[in-house]
Amino acid sequence: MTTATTHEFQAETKKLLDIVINSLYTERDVFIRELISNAADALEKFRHESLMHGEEELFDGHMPLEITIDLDEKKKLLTITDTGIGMTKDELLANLGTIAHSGSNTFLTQLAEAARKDVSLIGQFGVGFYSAFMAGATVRVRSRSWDGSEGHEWVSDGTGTFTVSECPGLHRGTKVIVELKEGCEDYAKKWKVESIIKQYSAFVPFAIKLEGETVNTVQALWTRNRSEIKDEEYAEFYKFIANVSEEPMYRLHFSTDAPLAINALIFVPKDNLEIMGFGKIDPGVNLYCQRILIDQHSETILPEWLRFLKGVIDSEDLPLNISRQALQDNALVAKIRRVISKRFLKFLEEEAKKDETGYLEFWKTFGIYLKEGITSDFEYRTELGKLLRFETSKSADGTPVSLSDYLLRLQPDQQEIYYINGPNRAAIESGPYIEMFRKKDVELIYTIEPIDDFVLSYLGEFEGKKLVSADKADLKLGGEDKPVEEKKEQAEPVLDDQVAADLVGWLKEKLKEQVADVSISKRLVDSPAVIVNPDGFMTSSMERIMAAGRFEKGLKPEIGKKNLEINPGNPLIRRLSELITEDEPFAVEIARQIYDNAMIQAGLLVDPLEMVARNYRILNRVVG
Ligand SMILES: Nc1ncnc2c1ncn2[C@@H]1O[C@H](COP(=O)(O)OP(=O)(O)OP(=O)(O)O)[C@@H](O)[C@H]1O
Repeated sequence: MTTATTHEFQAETKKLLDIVINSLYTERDVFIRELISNAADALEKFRHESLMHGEEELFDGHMPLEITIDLDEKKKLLTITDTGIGMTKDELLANLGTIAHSGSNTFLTQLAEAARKDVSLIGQFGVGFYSAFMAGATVRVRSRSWDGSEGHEWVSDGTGTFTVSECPGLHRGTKVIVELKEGCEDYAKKWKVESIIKQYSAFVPFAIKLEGETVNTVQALWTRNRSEIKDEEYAEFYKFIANVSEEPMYRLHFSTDAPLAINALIFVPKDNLEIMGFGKIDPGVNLYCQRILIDQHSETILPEWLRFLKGVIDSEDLPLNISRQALQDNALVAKIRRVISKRFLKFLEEEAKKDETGYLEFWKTFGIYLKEGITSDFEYRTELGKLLRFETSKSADGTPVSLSDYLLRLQPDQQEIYYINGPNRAAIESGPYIEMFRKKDVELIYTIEPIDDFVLSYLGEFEGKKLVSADKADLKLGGEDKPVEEKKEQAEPVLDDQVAADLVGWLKEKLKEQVADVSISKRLVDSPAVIVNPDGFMTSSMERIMAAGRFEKGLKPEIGKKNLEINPGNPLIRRLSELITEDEPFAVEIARQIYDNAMIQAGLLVDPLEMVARNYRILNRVVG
């Protein structure tokens, strides 16, 4: 006696179904690809289990691993059957009632947007199974798990609910029966289905039998000889594994025999879904052993910061029956990871040498991952350092350059590489930090992204030269010690040493709540004052980010005390030195405003209410 139970789809799933049914109908063909790909996944999973346990031990272990497609034009039916891992009743309820991925509303909004722009993106979001409703008025899923428990049937018309009932007598695996909607009758025609399989599923590693006839050639492209593979074959393979319709940006196919036997076929996609705002992506490289899938979307075979890569890594040296858990602490896996990561970084370096413009395209799209690599993975810092690109005071606007390029332009006595953070080129170039660099013709790297200062601070040095932020106190540029002469050339009067020392003492006293120290600047040319960092470890930009993080958590943003350097040749500073005796209260206002302005130029937070009130008091006095 079988009783059907009725269940509501999870709210997000309903929305998803609505998008699938109402917005994606222009690209209906992909539903066949999605169902075949699910069938292939289930077969891969079963194959892996049978390697672990021995197939005689498993339920229906003797059945050939394949996908069968049957068509019934009269009844308007398309049926896709696999002998894969199957689903228990609980799995049917969980897998086909909810969204596997981050089932949030933002995800759905973004999905709807993506669907409007490029429907081929949907596969990457795991809409997968639900795409059956693009063509199906009703979809039936009959499944029996490899654990041998009784089979069940899941049925839905994709509106609000689905039912699940017992379904005795099934073999292991899953049968998806799509009752085609009006207008979708072609999907019960052999020529149509065959052409879709050829287009989308040529690389499925199991036989696909369409009405009794095998329509794909099962092959593992990555194990074939490179010289025999055509560009189109690579491109087709990439589109298949990445579920996209455009070609990759880069491709790397390489094999090693000793000390490890590895075949790797790796692609860099055209787009970066993460920077398009789709949240963190899953790793895109699958781990195989002797052409058998061991770990799909493997989190262990490559470092996390290479998650944007798509492809296949196959190593004969891995034990076939290794479990996912065991992969994590397997020394061989760690070795393969190192070999492939280093090889990939070398590949990027070579590509950059061959075609820097092409590389800059990559850098713009995926550079953020390389930066993540530097801050999270000590092992690859040297290689990653060579791949960084930044704009500098000597680069063209919008065209970043490498650190190696920077080294070519070092001044004869320059010992360090300098950088400064700012929101953009114009802001940095009008700020105080660049002044001395300009004067001494020393190149300055502009770190525009918030993460950049962390990256350079983690990197520490490049080819033996220390990386130093230009907001560090005690900065020693090459050829210093000439400032006095040069100041004279400017014909600007400079404060007398004693007067300057008095002013410094006075400022230290009046700003003691705000600053750690005040000193006469050797670096400023025009600006009255500049904020520098006494410890030289954290740059102002790093502190700003950490303070913003505290602020977001509802904590008080904390900024360590800074040093203030003043320019004794600047008219405002000279006038301030007189004002401290003539009208001390007003001098204090001016000093505080100078300090706040310098903080703002350093990109640091000031108290806006106090600052604006003071600013008005000063303005009133000027006009009044
Ligand atoms: N033929 C099948 N055999 C066994 N399990 C299946 C089958 N089809 C779907 N499933 C299960 O249902 C889940 C949801 O499938 P769905 O296609 O929606 O997403 P997905 O396959 O996880 O994501 P993606 O399509 O992006 O790979 C799968 O993860 C799998 O566990």
